[in-house]
Amino acid sequence: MPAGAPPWNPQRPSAMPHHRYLPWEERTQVPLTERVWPTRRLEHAPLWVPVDLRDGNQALAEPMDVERKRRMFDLLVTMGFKEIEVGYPSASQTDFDFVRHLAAGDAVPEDVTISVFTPARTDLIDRTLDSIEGLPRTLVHLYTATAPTWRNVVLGRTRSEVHAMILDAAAHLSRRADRHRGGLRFQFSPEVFNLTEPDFVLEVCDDLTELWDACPDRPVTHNLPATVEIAGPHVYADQIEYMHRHLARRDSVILSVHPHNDRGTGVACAELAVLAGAQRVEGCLFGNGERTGNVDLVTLALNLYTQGVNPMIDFSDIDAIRETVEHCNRLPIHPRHPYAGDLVHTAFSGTHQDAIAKGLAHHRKRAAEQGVDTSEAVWQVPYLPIDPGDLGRTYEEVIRVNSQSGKGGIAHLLNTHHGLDLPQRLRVEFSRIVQHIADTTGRELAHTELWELFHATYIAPGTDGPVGRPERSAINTGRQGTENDPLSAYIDALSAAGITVAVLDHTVTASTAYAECRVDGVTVWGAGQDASPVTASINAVTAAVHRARRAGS
Ligand SMILES: CC(=O)SCCNC(=O)CCNC(=O)[C@H](O)C(C)(C)COP(=O)(O)OP(=O)(O)OC[C@H]1O[C@@H](n2cnc3c(N)ncnc32)[C@H](O)[C@@H]1OP(=O)(O)O
Ligand SMILES: CC(C)C(=O)C(=O)O
Repeated sequence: MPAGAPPWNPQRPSAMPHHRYLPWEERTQVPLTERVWPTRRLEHAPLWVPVDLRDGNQALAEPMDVERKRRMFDLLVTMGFKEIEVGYPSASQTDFDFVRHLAAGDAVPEDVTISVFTPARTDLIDRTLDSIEGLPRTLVHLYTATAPTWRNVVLGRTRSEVHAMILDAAAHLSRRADRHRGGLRFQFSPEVFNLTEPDFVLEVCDDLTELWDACPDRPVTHNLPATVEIAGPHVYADQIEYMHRHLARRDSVILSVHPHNDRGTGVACAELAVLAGAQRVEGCLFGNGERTGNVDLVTLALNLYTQGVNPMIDFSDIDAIRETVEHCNRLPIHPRHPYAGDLVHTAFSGTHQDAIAKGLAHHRKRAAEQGVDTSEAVWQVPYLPIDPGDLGRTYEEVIRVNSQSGKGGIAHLLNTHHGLDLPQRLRVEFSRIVQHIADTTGRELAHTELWELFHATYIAPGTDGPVGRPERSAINTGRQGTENDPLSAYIDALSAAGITVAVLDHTVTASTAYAECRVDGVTVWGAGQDASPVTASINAVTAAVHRARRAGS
């Protein structure tokens, strides 16, 4: 093979017709040539706007009823969201009724703005405005597709006809808004922004800024959606930076983004878009939404949190959030979902468990040295990008044991749940026993099973068996030892009974003693427990004698 040639044959015919798909450069234009977004960093949270009750809801096989919508709404308020898109009132009676329900009650706190979504059709705009009668602080969100294929194929209109259609609808909205009591603001989304000619987006958005007479005190929101992802996040960032630099009356415009996740890069798109000048991000909790979903606001906000930036949203009970969202959407959250999945704070693999166990111990030590609570100390635990405790999770599930696990993880579980602190060589030995069982059964071992296995292997027969009692009474009478060294006395007694024991290693922590003994030429570990360290040690030697005898028989 010539040097530098790929190790595969690039001419080989593909089994799949990839030539049917166009690279993004042939589908959209990005006039930006110099960019600043790669040099910027995220220093504060954008305005997060959950669209679970509209974009998320329209993706559900069974859309939310009023009860579910209300539960989702209350959750979003409790979490701290200040602007919430609550529905598409002209789409269904349920959506309409829910907005009326909000208008009639006291569910909307004074610092929360409600947003409602409408297409550019006068009858549907009217219905939308009817729904918000009496609601203070409302944002009316108008949308129309602006990308060429949508204009030509879906709307059947030219570029200038779509432009006129949007302005007509916006003017109608303005007129209706004049009759509305309470502060109304406007939002526009050029649907499929990422496939629309940039100059067309600017023309339409700038005309709307003027028509709606936006000013810094009453800004318009221009929301630029990646309705269907078609390119990498760097392309979206360029598109957003271009708009950020060229939109008219920029101080009167809130630049918003609304990424979807078709290429699995919705989060990256949103993060780079904020670097590029976006001030507001629309998305859904846990990334619900059409096809592969809207961008996930939980991941976005917690990504910021783990950079030391206040996300302005409360995730301190992530499991309660998850349960409510699962109830409302009737969809499960994946066990690998960032930050919230059942398995995301859990390590099964040995080297990771070892690192986590050492990291947690080091974290506790450093907090103690600094005189601060562990929940306040800087978090730097390997393999755990976030402290599960910050999300209301416990440390119980951080380490779980199966055939991929090692001594560090096993020792950690025995220590955390059963107060055992195994000496290093005993860890090695016991982990082989655990590994054998995990390998042959192919399943996970709970910490209770590890304890039972440890007990059955190293403790159980020793203290209760026939060897135990006579020798212990020998010590109690002090027949062959001294009162100051009862363990030696015990070993002497064993020797007198014909059992030669040499203690090679012996430690006592808490109320458990571990003894590595050579018993009649066989080297074994035993463990014993008692409130008295002496009795625990004697029990450990007794257990070792038992094990050696079993091994020898
Ligand atoms: C990217 C997004 O998420 S956009 C939001 C999508 N969400 C939804 O569609 C959920 C709610 N939708 C609905 O309930 C209905 O589609 C309604 C009430 C809006 C309209 O219902 P219908 O009148 O039955 O029309 P239908 O559902 O077939 O919609 C297609 C029509 O809307 C037109 N249309 C599509 N988008 C828009 C828009 N933004 N503004 C105006 N008209 C539009 C289409 O051109 C088409 O018109 P045509 O019938 O003259 O060809
Ligand atoms: C913001 C609107 C139009 C939307 O849901 C989308 O484009 O995905």
